[in-house]
Amino acid sequence: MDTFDPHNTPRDTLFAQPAEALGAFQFDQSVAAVFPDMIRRSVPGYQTILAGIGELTARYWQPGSRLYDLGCSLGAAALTMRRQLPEEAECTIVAVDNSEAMLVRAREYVDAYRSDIPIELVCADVCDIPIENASVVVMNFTLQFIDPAQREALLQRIYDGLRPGGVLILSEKIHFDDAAIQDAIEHLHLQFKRANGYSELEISQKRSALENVLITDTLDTHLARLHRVGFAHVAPWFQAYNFASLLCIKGEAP
Ligand SMILES: Nc1ncnc2c1ncn2[C@@H]1O[C@H](C[S@+](CC[C@H]([NH3+])C(=O)[O-])CC(=O)[O-])[C@@H](O)[C@H]1O
Ligand SMILES: O=C(O)C(=O)Cc1ccccc1
Repeated sequence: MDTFDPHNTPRDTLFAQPAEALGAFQFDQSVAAVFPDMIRRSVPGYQTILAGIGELTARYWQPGSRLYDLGCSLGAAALTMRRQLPEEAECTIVAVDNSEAMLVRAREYVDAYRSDIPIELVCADVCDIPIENASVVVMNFTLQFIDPAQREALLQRIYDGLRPGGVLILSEKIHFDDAAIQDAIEHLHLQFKRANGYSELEISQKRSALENVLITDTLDTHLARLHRVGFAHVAPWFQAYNFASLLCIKGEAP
C-alpha cells in the first residue's frame, strides 16, 4: 500500500451524477474517502474554526484531564487539540464517532503524526458514552445530526462531565427565523459552494440527501439551551454565513 498522505486526498464528486433514487446522506466509506475536500468546499470558515479550537484548547486545557472530540470524523479537531498540548501534559484525548468508515480513516490520520499524548478512537453514539473529568469538549458540526429531542440531554451530560472552568466548543450550521435573512444568508452559502466548484446538480442532490438528516437550530435556540444546562458564559466566537461556533464556559466552583 502507498504511504498515507493526509494532505493529498481525493475530490468530492459524490453527487456529481444524476441519481435515480437518492438515499439519505450517510457517513459511509464513500463520504469518508472524500471528507476533507467535502468539508473544506462546503463549510465556510472550517479551517479558521479548527485554528480557533487549537487556540482555545491551549487556553483552557487542564493537567490530568480528558479532552473530547465528539463526532470526530477523521479526527481533525482531536489532532488540532493535541498539537496545542505540551508533550508532557498528562491528558487523554477521546475522539468519538459512530461511523466505522470514518474511524478506520481517522486511525490513519492519527497514526500519521507522532505524540506521547494518546488519542483514543471510540466507535459509539455520542449520546451513549460517558463524559468525565473533561477540560475541553469539542462538537464541531455534530449536534446538528443528533435527534433534536436528545440534544439537551447530551449537552447536560457534557456540562456535568466538565470540570469547573472547562469549556465546550460547539460549531453548528444554523438557520434564521427571519425569512429575508435566511434567504440572503443561504444565498451566500450557495455562492460559496458554486465558487468552490460544485455544480447545481451536486448542490441540489446533496441538499435532498441531507433533508431530515442535518437539522439546524437557530442561534437563539442554541444559546437558550446552553444556558439551561448550566453554562455560565456562552457566546459565538466565530460566524461565517450560516455556520457558527460557540464558546461555552462552565463557571468556577463557588
Ligand atoms: N450520534 C452520533 N454519534 C457519534 N457520531 C455521530 C453521530 N451522528 C453523527 N455523527 C458523526 O458526526 C460527524 C459529523 S461531521 C464532523 C466533522 C468533524 N468534527 C471535523 O471537525 O472535521 C460534520 C459534517 O459532515 O457536516 C460524522 O463523522 C458522523 O459520523
Ligand atoms: O454541504 C452542506 O450543505 C453542509 O451543510 C455542510 C456539510 C458538510 C459535510 C457533510 C454534510 C454537510
